[in-house]
Amino acid sequence: MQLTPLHIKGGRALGGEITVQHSKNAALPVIVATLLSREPVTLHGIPRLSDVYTILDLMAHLGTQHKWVGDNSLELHTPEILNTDAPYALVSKMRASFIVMGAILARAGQATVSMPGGCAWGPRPVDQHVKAFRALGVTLTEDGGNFDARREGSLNGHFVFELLTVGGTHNAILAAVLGDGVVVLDNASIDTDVVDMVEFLNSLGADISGAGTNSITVRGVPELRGGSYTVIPDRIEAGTFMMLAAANRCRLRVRNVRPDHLRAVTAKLQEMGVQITEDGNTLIVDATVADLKPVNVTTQSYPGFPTDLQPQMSALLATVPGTSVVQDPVYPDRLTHVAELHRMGANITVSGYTQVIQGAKLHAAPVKAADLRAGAALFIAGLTTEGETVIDGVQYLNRGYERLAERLRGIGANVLQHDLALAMD
Ligand SMILES: CC(=O)N[C@H]1[C@@H](OP(=O)(O)OP(=O)(O)OC[C@H]2O[C@@H](n3ccc(=O)[nH]c3=O)[C@H](O)[C@@H]2O)O[C@H](CO)[C@@H](O)[C@@H]1O
Ligand SMILES: C=C(OP(=O)(O)O)C(=O)O
Repeated sequence: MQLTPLHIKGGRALGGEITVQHSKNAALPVIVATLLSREPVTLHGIPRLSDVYTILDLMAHLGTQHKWVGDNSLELHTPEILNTDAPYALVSKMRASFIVMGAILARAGQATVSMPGGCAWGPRPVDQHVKAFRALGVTLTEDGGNFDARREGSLNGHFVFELLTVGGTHNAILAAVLGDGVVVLDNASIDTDVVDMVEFLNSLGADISGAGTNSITVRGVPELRGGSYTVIPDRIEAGTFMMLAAANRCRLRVRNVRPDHLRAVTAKLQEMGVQITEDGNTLIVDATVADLKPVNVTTQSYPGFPTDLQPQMSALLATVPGTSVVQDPVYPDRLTHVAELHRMGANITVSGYTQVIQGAKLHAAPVKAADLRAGAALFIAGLTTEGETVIDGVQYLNRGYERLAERLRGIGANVLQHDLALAMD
């Protein structure tokens, strides 16, 4: 579908309040995890995003029936697995879909899943997923761009991840939930999205302990029941809006947040001079009280500063006088925002995964998002400038931000876009 670019007339005073959607990166694995139950499941807090529509297409192929009940609630039911393959046409659209391997394997004993391939900014290997499966007793072969996974009986054993991987931890847990084995995963991810999927699975009768620590134990159970669950708020979207407020030197109430999920982000913005106050599940972000200072930022796994906010932070720092250094060792190639920010007058020098950013006054320009968070960096930058910034590549923004133009208009922005949720309804 050809989408109209996002048109932003920046430089207007922004303020008021904005409500954060529920988490894309938590919702996707929770949706996939419903494959483990034969019973109907109702999920609340599912954002209307193209990634959600993509995973639902893949799940329809596997045998899941779904129905939206209200704006952000979804009923899912997989009485039988009808196909055990996840074809390239569906998996290649979205890397997160690779975790269907664990779920199909658990439910059907065999899964053929296309290799996810690279993404917009560089390689994203799945070697840890593969090593975990093999260590836990799965026979896994590669053929013609597909992984074929088979298990005889239940998964059993102990695997130590060589690095922290969110998706690898999801995949291994999903594969181990059904059966009568015991699986211990060490050096597991402690990411909020792993904890959310585990809480959901346990609410259906799974026996998983240790989520949120580096050692997770999954004891197989014969089956899961149905149920309902609400996905956590989106900490990446919340962080995006916090940086937007800082870049605009305005005061914004950011609603529907888990402040405890945002400690590293809050601390870095406070170090810059942004005042942040907690009011229950609202953060009041005030960038009007002091001149902002440059800072140095390095991405890490949760609870460190997230790579998914690195481009947005870079856009913010591009507006702050002085020298900031941003490093993204998690994804060293995640730099597609840089050339586009240069078009808007940003002064960023790149060496390896290090950006040296000299703050400057940005100006409007036609730009193109090449991936989701690069797109977010561009709308943050565009909102700070006088004149009209036209952002192409809106399909990437629709992967991660629900009804973006409408919500930005709600805080005073002059933004035009054909929002996805409206287009799909
Ligand atoms: C849909 C979703 O939730 N995506 C998030 C998830 O992606 P995803 O789960 O794909 O990211 P991982 O946590 O697996 O990746 C973390 C690091 O481990 C490396 N790695 C990962 C797996 C593997 O088998 N081998 C390997 O070397 C990656 O290259 C990266 O450097 O976590 C990333 C890191 O927080 C976020 O940027 C993504 O937004
Ligand atoms: C990179 C992201 O998602 P994915 O892992 O699906 O590419 C993201 O949410 O920023």
